[in-house]
Amino acid sequence: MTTENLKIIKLEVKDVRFPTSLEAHGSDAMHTSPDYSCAYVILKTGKGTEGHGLTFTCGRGTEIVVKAIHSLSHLVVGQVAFEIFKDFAGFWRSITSETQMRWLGPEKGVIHLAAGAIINALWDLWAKLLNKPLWRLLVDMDPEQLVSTIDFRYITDVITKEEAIQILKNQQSKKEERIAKLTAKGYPAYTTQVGWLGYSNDTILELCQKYLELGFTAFKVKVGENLQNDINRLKLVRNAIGYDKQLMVDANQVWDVEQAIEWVKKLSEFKLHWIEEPTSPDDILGHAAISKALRPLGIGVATGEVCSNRVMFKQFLQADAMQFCQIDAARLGGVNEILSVYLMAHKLGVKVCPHAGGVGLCEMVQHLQMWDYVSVSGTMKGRVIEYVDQQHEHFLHPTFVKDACYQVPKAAGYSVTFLPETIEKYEYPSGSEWERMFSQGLFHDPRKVLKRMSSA
Ligand SMILES: C[C@H](O)[C@@H](O)CC(=O)C(=O)O
Ligand SMILES: [Mg+2]
Repeated sequence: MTTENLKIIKLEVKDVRFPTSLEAHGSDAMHTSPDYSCAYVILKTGKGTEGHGLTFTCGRGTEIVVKAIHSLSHLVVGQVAFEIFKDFAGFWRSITSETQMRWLGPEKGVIHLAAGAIINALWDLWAKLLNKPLWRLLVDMDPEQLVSTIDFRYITDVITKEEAIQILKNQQSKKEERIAKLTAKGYPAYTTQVGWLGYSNDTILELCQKYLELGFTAFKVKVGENLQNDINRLKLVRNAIGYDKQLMVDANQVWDVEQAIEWVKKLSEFKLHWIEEPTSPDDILGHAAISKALRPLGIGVATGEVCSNRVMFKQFLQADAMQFCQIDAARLGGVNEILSVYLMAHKLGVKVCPHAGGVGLCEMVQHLQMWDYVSVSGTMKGRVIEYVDQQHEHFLHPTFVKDACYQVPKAAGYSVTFLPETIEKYEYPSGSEWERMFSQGLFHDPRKVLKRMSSA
């Protein structure tokens, strides 16, 4: 394998959407009708190996992320893959701090989602080139090499490179034992599938039964649209699952701070483990106030699925504003930045329970959480990975959950390579399934709207 033919010669990006809004899959108090979607990056090398990465979106607007990825593509095309990996932190900074593009963020919003998709594709490529699943690539790196992928700018007041290396070194001796345990049992999961906001009571009951039978002991339900509906729904769920199971609720950012405290207090009789995203995802002090008010009730605050970057996470962790840190594999600027959040969370004693409600998120976060268990925290205690049973069938190597535990991924890469037929059917708007749905009047064809506008 010569380095020359490991040049990245092409970046393709696709807008892939699934019509989940038709049956309210994925719905919550804020996102009442999401079409689970993603901007999907394919990096091609001269040797033929491809890297695949994605960032999750809720439907409309994916074309904007796709555009942003095109605008960043010149930074990666023409580069030699192993040269990037040799100084991955440097490359990460070059893409997240590009002198003109950074004005669109910096390190937040569309431009950071775009960087995340490219960076995720690079990690997938690296793992595939070394023929390892991503978690194993991370676990096998020596501490210095792993830490060399992280850009520590803005976080050295909480964690330095040297401290990060020391954290990893402290866990080295137990690695093999933990890998064996992980391989035998897997990593515990909780399900959100029972509780999407648009589901009927009958569907909720049916799904509670299904996931109990599958061995799940932790459930999450959407709340926040109407207090009485929340009470009725939580009664229904508690009756179905009993009080010995863990129950979490997720408001997806709908409340003001005081309102969140009052609302959740009224739901506390249902023995809630955490309240997720009670208020604006940017309101660190608001989350701290909510955490303080709910602590006596035994309810923690979980957040992070739309937390913009490592700096925001740093402050959430410093301010005791999150008791459960929900990293999202497609929200931050890819694996490099997420590693820094895990290390800060470990240092500040906060449990990471990744967010996975979205396309390909279960597939990705399992790798990160497994690395955390083996190399960082050394424990699964009090930690769970979200499991949402949607769109797995579209991936070449989908997540496999057995006895309510994620089983270790075995295939090389980061697990988000789509099947070719998925692209053929769900690329938006030209995929065959979208053409069918437009012709049946289930969705408006955006091309017709544009045509009408141009001829008006
Ligand atoms: C729009 C998404 O489905 C969101 O509701 C997911 C989420 O909040 C979660 O999984 O948690
Ligand atoms: Mg959530």
